[in-house]
Amino acid sequence: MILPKEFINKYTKLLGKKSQAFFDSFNQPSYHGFRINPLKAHQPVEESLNHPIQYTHQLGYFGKVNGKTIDHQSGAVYSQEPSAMYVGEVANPKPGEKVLDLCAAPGGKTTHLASFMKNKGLLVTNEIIKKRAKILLENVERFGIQNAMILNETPDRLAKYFPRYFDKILVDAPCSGEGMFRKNPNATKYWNPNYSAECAKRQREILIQAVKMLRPGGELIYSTCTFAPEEDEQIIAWLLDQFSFELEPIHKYHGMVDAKPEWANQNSQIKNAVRLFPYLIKGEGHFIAKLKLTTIGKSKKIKKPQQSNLNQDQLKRWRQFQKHHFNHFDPKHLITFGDELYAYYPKIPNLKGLKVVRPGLHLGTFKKHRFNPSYALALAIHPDQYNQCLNINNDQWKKYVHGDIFKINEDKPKGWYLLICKHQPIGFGKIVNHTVKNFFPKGLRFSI
Ligand SMILES: C[S@@+](CC[C@H](N)C(=O)[O-])C[C@H]1O[C@@H](n2cnc3c(N)ncnc32)[C@H](O)[C@@H]1O
Repeated sequence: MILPKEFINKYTKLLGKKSQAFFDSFNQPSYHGFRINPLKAHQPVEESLNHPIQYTHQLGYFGKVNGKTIDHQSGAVYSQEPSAMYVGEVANPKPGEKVLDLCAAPGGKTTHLASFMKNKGLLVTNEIIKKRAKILLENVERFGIQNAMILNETPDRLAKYFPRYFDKILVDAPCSGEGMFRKNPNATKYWNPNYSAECAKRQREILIQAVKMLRPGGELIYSTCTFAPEEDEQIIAWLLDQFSFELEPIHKYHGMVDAKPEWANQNSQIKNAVRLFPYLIKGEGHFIAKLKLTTIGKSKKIKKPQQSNLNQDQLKRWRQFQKHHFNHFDPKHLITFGDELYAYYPKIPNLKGLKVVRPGLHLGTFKKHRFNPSYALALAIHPDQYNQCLNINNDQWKKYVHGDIFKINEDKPKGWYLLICKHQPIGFGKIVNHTVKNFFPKGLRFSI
């Protein structure tokens, strides 16, 4: 790979003797990884779990995932670059917490955070770019996350709705992406000596808003996939100067190194942050810091929380469907957006005016005299939570993801079935006269 001349000069100065190993690493192949999904009832069956990534506690593995497998379509696995997996580990949110992933698409960190939260508490996952927010939605639904609200907002507008609200906030910042050069050598063309300063300005603007949304005692996790000190150590130095933060120590596994105070203002606390360099670890590179807000006080109470807005008829129809089809699945707080029904976390501010992609788990759609369960719901529940399951084979699965109907030989009563392939729920189908009608979302269909 041809690296820009100024890039070479910059990192030769910064890394000294180690710079050659750093530059050489750009000519090595990039590493691939994937995480398994603990929210699902079953482990993946098509992937090799022989090469675990040490610091991921049995969630992360080296290997490349094929996007057209049952494991992938059902959300049993999520493809993620290995060093990016340390961000979720450092954040380590607990079930029941209120967590914000502020720069979230396509959803690598969001899905990882959700793995820790076990569908308890609230995960607000936000993406500023509409097209990317749609991809985030697809990944959240595929992963089967029940407690995620997806927003398509700017950080400053969000801060007006959620002051001092979150226990944890992840800012996985838009950055100069030097850690992506190996995967996408074209990215080197966009690099210029001023790029990092421009990115740093935007990062500070995002962080000013993020801090407003953190409750006293809450934690801010800041990460980038770039090596530039302007976007890494210097941002942390600035945060420590501007706000009441303490930088928490991060455990350094083999190959991970302390961040470098000498690349910022010599504040020795900066060492607590971590750098993952591609010449020292099996991954593309990351910078991660964890800061605790030391101000005293309480999180701000929501004065007018969002209320349920279901009418009697809708509530009755949902209850009928729920009673007839589910075991141990009874979401308490329900809200409609048009004809779409969602389960939502109750202690949220009134959402009026916010660009909401989904307020919570999409349960389904009210049709004239029916209720159609959603694809997202099929991927969010376990087979033992649903009364009518239909095991399908590989060929039927291929037809299903292609959008085709298929026939079955068994005599089954008419109705909505959770389709299961290789132990994984893969969607709903409606059986009518030995035919399984297809409800796989049009935009997701593919052929094999
Ligand atoms: C590094 S990427 C996030 C990757 C994601 N966390 C993941 O793990 O899949 C940064 C994201 O920030 C978004 N972004 C760009 N400008 C932004 C801004 N001013 N405020 C908030 N987010 C922004 C980008 O669209 C991009 O999706």
